[in-house]
Amino acid sequence: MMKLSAEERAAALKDLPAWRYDQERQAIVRQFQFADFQEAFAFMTRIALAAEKADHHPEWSNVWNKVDVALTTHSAGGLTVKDLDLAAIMDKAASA
Ligand SMILES: C[C@H](O)[C@H](O)[C@H]1CNC2=NC(N)=NC(=O)C2=N1
Repeated sequence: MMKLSAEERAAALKDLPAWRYDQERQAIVRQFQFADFQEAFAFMTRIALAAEKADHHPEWSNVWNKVDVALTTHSAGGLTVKDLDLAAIMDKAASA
């Protein structure tokens, strides 16, 4: 899996406006907020299944109705198209 160039990353983030690039973590990050814990955990459950299927897993944490996510490709040491794909899946699942 090829790490994205800075140009590719900037172009991709235009389609993922809720995400920002964290230089230090070499990851895209976003916070999701839900009505309550049940909604937040239901989201995490759906994404866990999709992540396992794609063999690409988020770094994330949950506090009540909030889920903080960082997406990076450990094997590539930075951002790849797999992170962009998972970000789009997460955006869609959160707004469904
Ligand atoms: C063995 C397995 O395919 C790898 O460890 C996968 C699993 N999930 C992964 N997830 C992420 N985010 N980055 C990886 O490099 C990665 N590698």
